[in-house]
Amino acid sequence: MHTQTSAALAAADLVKTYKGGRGAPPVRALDGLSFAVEPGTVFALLGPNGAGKSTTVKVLTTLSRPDSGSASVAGIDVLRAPDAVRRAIGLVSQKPSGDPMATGRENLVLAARIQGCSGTEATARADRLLARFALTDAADRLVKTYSGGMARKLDVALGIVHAPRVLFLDEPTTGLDPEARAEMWGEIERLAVEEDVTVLLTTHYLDEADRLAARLAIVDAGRVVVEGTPEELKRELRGDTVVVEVGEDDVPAGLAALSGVRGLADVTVDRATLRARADGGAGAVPAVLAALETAGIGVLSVTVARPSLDDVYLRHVGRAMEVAA
Ligand SMILES: Nc1ncnc2c1ncn2[C@@H]1O[C@H](COP(=O)(O)OP(=O)(O)OP(=O)(O)O)[C@@H](O)[C@H]1O
Repeated sequence: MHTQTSAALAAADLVKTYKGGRGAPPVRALDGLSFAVEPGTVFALLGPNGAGKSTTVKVLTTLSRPDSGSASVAGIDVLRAPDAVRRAIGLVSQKPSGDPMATGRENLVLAARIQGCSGTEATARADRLLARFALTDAADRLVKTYSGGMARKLDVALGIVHAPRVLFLDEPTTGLDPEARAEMWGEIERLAVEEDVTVLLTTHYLDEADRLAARLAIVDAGRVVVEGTPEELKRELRGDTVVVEVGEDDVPAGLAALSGVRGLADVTVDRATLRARADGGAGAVPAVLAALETAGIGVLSVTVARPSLDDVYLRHVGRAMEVAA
């Protein structure tokens, strides 16, 4: 497979093995990973811990070299022209990038100066970004006094101070409260829609990928196991999803009972929640309730819904997404 230069981001057959250390076997973090992202869109990489998402971001941002395969960013080959790639991208990593002992404005002005802006231009850019992320009122406060949501917005502002064409966001909303997450989602959407920035997002939140990503790839064991638009991936799962909540002690018996119900498929467990796909949708509920009653299991709730990205994830990864604290 060749790297597609028309895509804003492309990875082709990336392989990366880390040394195990202390006699441990080597770890194949990337095992033939490929995907491509259209310009001006948000693309999400989802996957369990250790799937290879951060390693992919490291390769695409020139922080790590693959053993084999190729990759390009903004049409530039990552291995042949890493300096040009670095100028074209912004990276917002999981760790805060601002200096906590400086103000938001000072951080932004310094970042713009480092990118080669004059003093006047740096001040103007800092003001624009502070206004854009609703941080103007807090501009002259030390970053260490910022709330989690404000600090994260400043991280993103710092990541786009040089107007990159491609922005990498590594778990941008982990640890934020629902209001701050919603605000951050709005900012990310605007970057792609209004400013034509291509965004590669890694996330542990399926609702985040569903809401923001034009396309997404689920990564497991260093490979893309499935890729598509959230709608396509959900549509591929036939039928509806029946979700049954039972007491935790009843889970094994509940699983056995549901596995015997005709018309149900892919019965899975996530803590005290049993999920199954049902071709007949709500029509399956009486048979589900009867099977559980026969097995002597008390049902706390039953819902029937169209498949969600959780169902897509369960189907392809075989276990529920672990949400980081
Ligand atoms: N520097 C390193 N040395 C050795 N092994 C590493 C190194 N970095 C990552 N790995 C291993 O490579 C695999 C992929 O890790 P990676 O960080 O890319 O996964 P991830 O999908 O980003 O996980 P998470 O969601 O936990 O951030 C894991 O098994 C990890 O332990």
